[in-house]
Amino acid sequence: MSFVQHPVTVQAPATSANLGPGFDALGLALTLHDTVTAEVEGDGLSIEVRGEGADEVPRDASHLLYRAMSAAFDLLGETPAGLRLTCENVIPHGRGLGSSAAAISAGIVLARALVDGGDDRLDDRAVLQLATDLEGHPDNVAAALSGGLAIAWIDGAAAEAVRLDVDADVTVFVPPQAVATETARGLLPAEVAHADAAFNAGRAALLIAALRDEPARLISATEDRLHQSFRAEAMPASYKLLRQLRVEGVPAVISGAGPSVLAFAHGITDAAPSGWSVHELGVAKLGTRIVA
Ligand SMILES: Nc1ncnc2c1ncn2[C@@H]1O[C@H](COP(=O)(O)OP(=O)(O)OP(=O)(O)O)[C@@H](O)[C@H]1O
Ligand SMILES: N[C@@H](CCO)C(=O)O
Repeated sequence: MSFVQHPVTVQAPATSANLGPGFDALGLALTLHDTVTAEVEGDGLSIEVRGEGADEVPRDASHLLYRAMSAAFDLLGETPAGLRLTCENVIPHGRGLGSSAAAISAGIVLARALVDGGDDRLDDRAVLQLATDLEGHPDNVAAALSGGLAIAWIDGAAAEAVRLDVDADVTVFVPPQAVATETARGLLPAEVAHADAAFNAGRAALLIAALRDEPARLISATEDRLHQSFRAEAMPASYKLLRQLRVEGVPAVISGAGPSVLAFAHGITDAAPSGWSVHELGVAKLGTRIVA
């Protein structure tokens, strides 16, 4: 038996990917967290879910968190006979706030913590690689694992990321209906104009400077030509709110694959359309971590 014999609890932050121009490259960890407790116990799998997604997510081995744990156990070379999971979900699902990245990150970090000597057998690079392989792109998982602002990229097949410390006031507007990331990715063109790629490269570089030292540049720095307008048809109300906020001078973007809207400001909750929820948040300095 080489598993720890007590429950382990982790917290994983919500994340907002892209931030406008940084498609599949930038992710920001937010102060909204899912909490998961896992314990090696008995035989078989038991999953209890409270909060977001409780009415929808499966309770068997197809549960995303367990799939991430199972993939990590494979890499660690140890799979327990029985596992009990308790999920306290706060991050809304399918809204562009990185719920899947949080589940994947929490699952891998939990599996590593449950295996004796797991930290030595699965280092942080391997954790980022596995999380990226499961998520399909690195931006959300990089930020969910590191906290702060993550710049993520793929080198060959290898997932890479750099973490930067930033501070920002953030408001997220969350519509009642989900849009699956897969659906939103399906709306993107296979090719883009060279001028549009150059436009986004400049804005993404500017965004790093704006977030670190020059908040007055955020309105220019959050412009995008590579994904938001193509996805508008799947989230017209989000796109309308985005345009409205930007006309008023508020740096606003579609969060991740949408349909939530993220604005770099506080004190604007009145802009929320009827039926939407709204959260005033900050940047989560810490990524997915063991809290008990
Ligand atoms: N805590 C969780 N437990 C189990 N399954 C989850 C959990 N979080 C997300 N999922 C699964 O992931 C799906 C949502 O993933 P999806 O990538 O579409 O959106 P998102 O991660 O919320 O947004 P985005 O990737 O744009 O930030 C859910 O419908 C559910 O199947
Ligand atoms: N970069 C990703 C984030 C969604 O998880 C996208 O926009 O499709």
